[in-house]
Amino acid sequence: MMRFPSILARNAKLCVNTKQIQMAALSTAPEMIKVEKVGEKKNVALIKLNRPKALNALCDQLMSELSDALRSLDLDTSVGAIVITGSERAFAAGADIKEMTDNEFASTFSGRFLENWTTVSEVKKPVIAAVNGFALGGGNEIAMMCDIIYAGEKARFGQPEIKIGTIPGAGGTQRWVRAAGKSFAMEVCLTGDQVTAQEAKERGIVSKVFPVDQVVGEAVKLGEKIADQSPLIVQMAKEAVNKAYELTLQEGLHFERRLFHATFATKDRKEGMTAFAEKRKPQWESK
Ligand SMILES: CCCCCCC/C=C/C(=O)SCCNC(=O)CCNC(=O)[C@H](O)C(C)(C)COP(=O)(O)OP(=O)(O)OC[C@H]1O[C@@H](n2cnc3c(N)ncnc32)[C@H](O)[C@@H]1OP(=O)(O)O
Repeated sequence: MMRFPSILARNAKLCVNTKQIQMAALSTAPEMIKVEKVGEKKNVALIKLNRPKALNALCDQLMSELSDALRSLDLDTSVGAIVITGSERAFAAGADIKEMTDNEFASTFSGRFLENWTTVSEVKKPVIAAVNGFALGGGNEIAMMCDIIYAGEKARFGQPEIKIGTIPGAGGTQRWVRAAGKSFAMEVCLTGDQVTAQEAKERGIVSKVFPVDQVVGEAVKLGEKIADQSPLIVQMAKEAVNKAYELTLQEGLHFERRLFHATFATKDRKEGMTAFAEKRKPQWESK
């Protein structure tokens, strides 16, 4: 089981001397997620959301553990891609409603309510969501923060917040519009209706749909394929694609061209082209 330094640091703050800190460190493995390195070269990190009784409802502890794991894996040079999954019944059924029920405006506005939610979108390495079952509310928003979504054929996506008197708060109103257009985004956010895996694929939310028991394996295979490329250049490509969300076409084209030029300052670009000419596999240095 993997442990993460910032979890240790957070828990260590509660202790008063070194011995206690060491004991706290030993007892702070994540409880609501499971993390392992998978694939032939063990270069893909698989994070499994693991709160089955609550359909992986995203409570503060789960989100802190996820956030710590992602930050740590982003710095781990043995990892080339990250897959996030849940169970066959639920990727995640949204933010934990029971945890939020008594929240009030002032504390959510001025406090640090769910400040860890954006970490998925801050990771520099490629992140793939392997979605089975419910991906609702914040669960769907986490999936949409990932770079690629693979879905099982029984997956259900949606923003049911409207049915509990609130609205999406982690990107749902914005990312649905960008992925599926305003009209469909309005339907999803104003009705709370669930969207099937097939429709999500037709709308451009999901890139591929697989039988339920194959989604995670396919996502890991995809992660392995990406992890075989130069990590440095993969990071540049991810950044360039993401800019398409934020910039005008002209600004995006300019950004892409500049990064393309920048690849010529890297050893990996030289190695990639030389290896092609020499008919061999490139050896990436990430320089
Ligand atoms: C700065 C950043 C801010 C970020 C803000 C992010 C904002 C996000 C908001 C949200 O996500 S709001 C929540 C949106 N999700 C929902 O409304 C879905 C709620 N769940 C359901 O509708 C149903 O559970 C289901 C998914 C349709 C499944 O129904 P089913 O009948 O199959 O199972 P249940 O018996 O209902 O559930 C089993 C078990 O799980 C608990 N549970 C399910 N979802 C949640 C949840 N979102 N929060 C807390 N608990 C949940 C449910 O209560 C059951 O537990 P028990 O009651 O049996 O103990």
